Amino acid sequence: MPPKQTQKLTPFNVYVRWRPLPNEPGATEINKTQKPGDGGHLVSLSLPDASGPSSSRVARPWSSAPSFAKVFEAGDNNRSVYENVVSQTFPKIMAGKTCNFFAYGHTGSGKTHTIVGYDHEDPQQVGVCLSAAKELFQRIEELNGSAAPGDHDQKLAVGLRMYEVRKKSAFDLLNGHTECFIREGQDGKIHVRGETETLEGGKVRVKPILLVPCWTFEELRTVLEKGLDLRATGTSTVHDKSSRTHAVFELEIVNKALVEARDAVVERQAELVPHGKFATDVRIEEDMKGYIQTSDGGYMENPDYKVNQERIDAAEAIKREHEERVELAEAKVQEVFAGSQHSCLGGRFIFVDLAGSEYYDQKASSSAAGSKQTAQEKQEGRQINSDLFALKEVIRARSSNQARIPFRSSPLTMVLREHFLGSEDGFSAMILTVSPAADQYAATTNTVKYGNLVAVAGGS
Ligand SMILES: Nc1ncnc2c1ncn2[C@@H]1O[C@H](COP(=O)(O)OP(=O)(O)OP(=O)(O)O)[C@@H](O)[C@H]1O
Repeated sequence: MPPKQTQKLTPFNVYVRWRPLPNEPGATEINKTQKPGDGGHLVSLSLPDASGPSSSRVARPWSSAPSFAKVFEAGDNNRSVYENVVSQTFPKIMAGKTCNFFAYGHTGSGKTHTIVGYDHEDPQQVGVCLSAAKELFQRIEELNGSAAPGDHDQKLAVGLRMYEVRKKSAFDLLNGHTECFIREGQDGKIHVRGETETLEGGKVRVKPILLVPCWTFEELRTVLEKGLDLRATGTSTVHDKSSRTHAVFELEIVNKALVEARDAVVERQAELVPHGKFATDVRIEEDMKGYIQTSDGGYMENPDYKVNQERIDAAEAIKREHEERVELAEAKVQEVFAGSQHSCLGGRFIFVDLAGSEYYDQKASSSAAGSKQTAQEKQEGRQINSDLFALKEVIRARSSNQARIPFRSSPLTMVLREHFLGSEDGFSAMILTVSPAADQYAATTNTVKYGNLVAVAGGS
């Protein structure tokens, strides 16, 4: 495959994408200009009738810093966005790195159009996620072609995970919209796992978000389309299929050995649970029998019972044995990576179709659904607002190499933590989708201001 033309890859590039002016009677367009400057493009916005200092705060002209990597005009299609933003990151993906892409903008501005697209057949219009999947299959087919015949464990596939983050949970779009809980484990890692399943013998399994390995592009597209049918949608004044959730699409290069090794970790963890619980119960029981409360509220050894340390040690030994099995299973995952003939194994694209940015600044945005919202919608709006704020803070903290990155401040940033950490040598980008309609001026300015803050910190 010929090398693609590349542009400078910086830690976090921010792009602006103008959607076409909606075809509505009387729709007028804002004045927008862009100029190349030192370090990026500068975007200036004003209303056609903005009359200087007397304009209200939200209607005032505004200019960004020269911070944007590129500006896409309304005539630029999804293919052009794909080629300029996503495709150039393939060398990183094929080296096993992670690259993250976010679409940020107000309702109806084109986030879903950009990430997934509404026409999956037309290569010019299909969203960047499916275009990336298509190119991934082309790349891995070349590698699979050179693999030893019969080596099925090493054959590469593209694993798809798809979930939406809503309020404090993630909902698995490839597993019947199952609610998954976002928690930090004792190991400091974030686990996104479903309900607890109790199996035979007291085994307790909590399934992670499902990864569906796909062996052809057509298979992946079918799986993705089924998942899209489950996306929660609400209504808004602008766009009657407004997405009120953050949708995350992950494409990972996997092979059978990796999928099986990860499944084995989940199994071994399930086996550990009853033994861990038994060891704790034994310790508590022995402590309760071995100590008695004194009249002043303290504790003393029970003269009539000697703590059965052997019993405690035996239960702890079985628990330790199962902990070691988990560690061995985890080591096996690392062995699969180390033993793979392909350095691209584990390479990941993460695409995030963020919820509407109108929730980020409802006071200033003329498009916010505001007064028509139910109490539940208002609560969701507050959560979206705090997620988008947290995302900006994480990007800024990361870009300025702060020692403490506030991943824990929202469920969205908790879920994305692994991807941000995994993309240290990768690449991250945000596409700001904006409308040129004059009645969306406040929302558009807010989107570009948000992106400007991210871009200035990110160094695009
Ligand atoms: N750049 C574009 N070119 C052509 N059509 C576009 C473009 N951007 C958006 N549209 C069209 O505008 C409509 C709304 O776009 P889209 O669903 O992507 O918005 P959104 O930002 O995801 O909104 P929401 O947050 O409400 O889900 C769709 O019909 C989409 O096809």
